[in-house]
Amino acid sequence: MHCALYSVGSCRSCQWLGKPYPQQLAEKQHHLQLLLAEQPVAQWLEPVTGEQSAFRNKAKMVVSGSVERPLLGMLHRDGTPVDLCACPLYPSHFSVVFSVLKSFIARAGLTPYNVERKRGELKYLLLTESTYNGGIMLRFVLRSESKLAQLRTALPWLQQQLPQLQVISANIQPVHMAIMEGEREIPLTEQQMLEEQFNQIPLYIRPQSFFQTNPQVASRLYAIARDWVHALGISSMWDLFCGVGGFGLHCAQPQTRLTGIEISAEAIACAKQSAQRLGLQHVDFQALDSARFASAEGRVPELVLVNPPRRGIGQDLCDYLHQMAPGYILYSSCNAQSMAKDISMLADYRIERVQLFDMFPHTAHYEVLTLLVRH
Ligand SMILES: C[S@@+](CC[C@H](N)C(=O)[O-])C[C@H]1O[C@@H](n2cnc3c(N)ncnc32)[C@H](O)[C@@H]1O
Ligand code: SF4
Repeated sequence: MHCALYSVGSCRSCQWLGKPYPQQLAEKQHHLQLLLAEQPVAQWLEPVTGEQSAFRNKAKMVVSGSVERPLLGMLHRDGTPVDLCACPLYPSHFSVVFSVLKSFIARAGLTPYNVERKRGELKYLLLTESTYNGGIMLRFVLRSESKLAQLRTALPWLQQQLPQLQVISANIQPVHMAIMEGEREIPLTEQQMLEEQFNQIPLYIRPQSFFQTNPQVASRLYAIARDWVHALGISSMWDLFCGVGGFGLHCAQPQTRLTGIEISAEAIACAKQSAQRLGLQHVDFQALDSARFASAEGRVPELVLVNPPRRGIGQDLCDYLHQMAPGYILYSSCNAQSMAKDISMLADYRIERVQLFDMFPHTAHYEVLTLLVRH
């Protein structure tokens, strides 16, 4: 993939862009094999790949520059802004959206936040697109509510220019340079859920809920997890760190008893909506900490699926899984290092099958799906 911004040194976020794609893939597979070298793996499956460019459904843009000439992109460590509207990881039609958004910032007078001077209002624009219907969720991350009235007044113009903006909200993040978003989310459209669909499974995306950023590879990941689970013939499972429920909703058959656990209440609202749409009767999604849920639960399902953040599932949850001893654990991870560490703590399990999913081409990152079977 060619990236002009990379070539001129403006953005180096894709550290591996200089490497031919087959080499990237071979290195990732080798990295994974080294991490799992201590444990025998019964079956290594071929890596799953997708498009090498225009694969992202999401843009997280730092807003900088001036109100008349805003830049959407990122800031280098020294504070220099870079406009990333031409980044080839986004679908080409995102460029129209970015360009209209720049005009909107000027029309609505949303002064970009200046990190150095701690002045200005608009910090980030967060965009997610549904591959199912082309609808877009747009979130304005603002320092305070002071420009909210201006934003609302100008909004009809934006909606007219971009009718695909189905969900719009403002997130208030008063803290300087801290986490990207704040807790307070103010809806600006009646619709507050974007509908997505992978493998005929309806999924919903709301502000403040995690959603996979490479829809093509993610839908393969869910479909393969579903196939592996169906082949085991189980009738009860947990989906821990379930987000909006992608794994569990794919795996559940009409009679499956499924419990999905996730810390974000917004994501759980999405998962419940999907379960209702699918008419699943035996599912229960709850907004809880996974380890706390597992420690308090008496019943043990036949399979536990985990898909934690980069830190992995950690000692506590490994201990509970060890005690509960479900027949199968299906581990989907975006950080093979923490996954390998967790698996080394699950001594009663053997690795049946491993498959790499290249969700993040041109970087060292990848997703991996591992099936563990109790001895
Ligand atoms: C890698 S995402 C996976 C989401 C989902 N399985 C999917 O396929 O989209 C990890 C999820 O874990 C959630 N999470 C983080 N800490 C958690 C905790 N202690 N207990 C439960 N969920 C947690 C995050 O909110 C996030 O949705
Ligand atoms: S993130 Fe986009 S702009 Fe930056 S190097 Fe990668 S492809 Fe180029």
